[in-house]
Amino acid sequence: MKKIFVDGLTGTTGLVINERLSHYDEIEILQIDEHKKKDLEEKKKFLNAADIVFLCLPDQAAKESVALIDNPNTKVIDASTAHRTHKDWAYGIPELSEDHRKRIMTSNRVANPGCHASAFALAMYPLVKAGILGDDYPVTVHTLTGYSGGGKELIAKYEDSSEFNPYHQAPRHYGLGLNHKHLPEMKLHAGLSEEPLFNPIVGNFYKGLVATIPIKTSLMKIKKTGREIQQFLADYYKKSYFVRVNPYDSNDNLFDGGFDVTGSNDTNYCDLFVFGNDEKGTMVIMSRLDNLGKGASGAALQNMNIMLGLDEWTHLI
Ligand SMILES: NC(=O)C1=CN([C@@H]2O[C@H](COP(=O)(O)OP(=O)(O)OC[C@H]3O[C@@H](n4cnc5c(N)ncnc54)[C@H](OP(=O)(O)O)[C@@H]3O)[C@@H](O)[C@H]2O)C=CC1
Ligand SMILES: CC(=O)N[C@@H](CCC(=O)OP(=O)(O)O)C(=O)O
Repeated sequence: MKKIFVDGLTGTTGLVINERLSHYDEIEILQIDEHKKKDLEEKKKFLNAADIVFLCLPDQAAKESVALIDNPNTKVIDASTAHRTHKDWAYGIPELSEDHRKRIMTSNRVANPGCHASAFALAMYPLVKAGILGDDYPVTVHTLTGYSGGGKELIAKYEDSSEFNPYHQAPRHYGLGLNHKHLPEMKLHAGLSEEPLFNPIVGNFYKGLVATIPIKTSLMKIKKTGREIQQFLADYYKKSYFVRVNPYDSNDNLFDGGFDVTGSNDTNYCDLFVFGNDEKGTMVIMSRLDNLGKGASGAALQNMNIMLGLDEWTHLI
């Protein structure tokens, strides 16, 4: 029986992880008294008694919790941004390569990736690694995301039912200082030499995220059409259970419904799409996931499954 402690259990990410953990027979969940959850002495006991700790906390609190761990057998999966570019931490996207998967399997410190960054890296990493896109490709990425990505504070703003709630009027751009906290991990884990230009937009829906990356054939190092890129990605991910590469030219007609950003919700899949115009040599890669699924809690549980030697899809399908 493995002992699991979720630090930040009552937050947005923690609650989803806790609900999913209730389906496992082979684990025991250690419960800290809600009133003592920020008491470091009390917390230290739970952190060191656990085989696996999930940190579902703000960055500073996550660092504080890691510093309290002195049990060499305690493995940590950190959902925060704090350790995602730290060289001693494995980056928790096993599908990127066999090396990524092995590192997660053997490491006792795993940084769970950000939701925007997961969608971005799954689209970009194979293309940069294969040299199709140079590491200096001038990358732009737009994301459209549900408001749960902003945690309890943003959820409260969106779910405030005052008569006039500006958040309900139209989607909102943010991160306009071009310094979003995911930029360092996007650059590092996509294998780029520079950060992408990143333009996130949040809409009035709870969850679901899509990253859209426009690409021009003429700027590629190895020139490929949209159709060839789709085929390349389909081959790259053919053995990955949770990355699905959809057929080229899937229906994108707005009057037939258009593209549904929520289409991967309540799953642990990342769905990749390539739309394009081969005559013009232009394409967009779209990478869609549930920001609380493959973008957070689902990914954290997938990493736990790998770290415990279980099938990675255990209780995720
Ligand atoms: N929401 C999402 O889609 C995603 C979030 N993440 C990351 O996961 C982490 C948690 O985010 P999220 O769940 O959205 O945040 P929330 O704000 O919803 O929840 C954070 C929780 O942590 C608790 N908390 C804060 N400080 C401490 C502390 N020192 N000790 C114990 N508990 C504490 C809070 O309790 P209280 O409210 O009582 O202070 C709250 O319950 C963040 O680092 C975020 O970046 C990652 C991927 C996706
Ligand atoms: C809508 C919204 O605010 N989203 C968050 C990202 C949430 C996420 O998944 O990333 P972290 O794990 O890094 O928090 C943002 O853009 O900062």
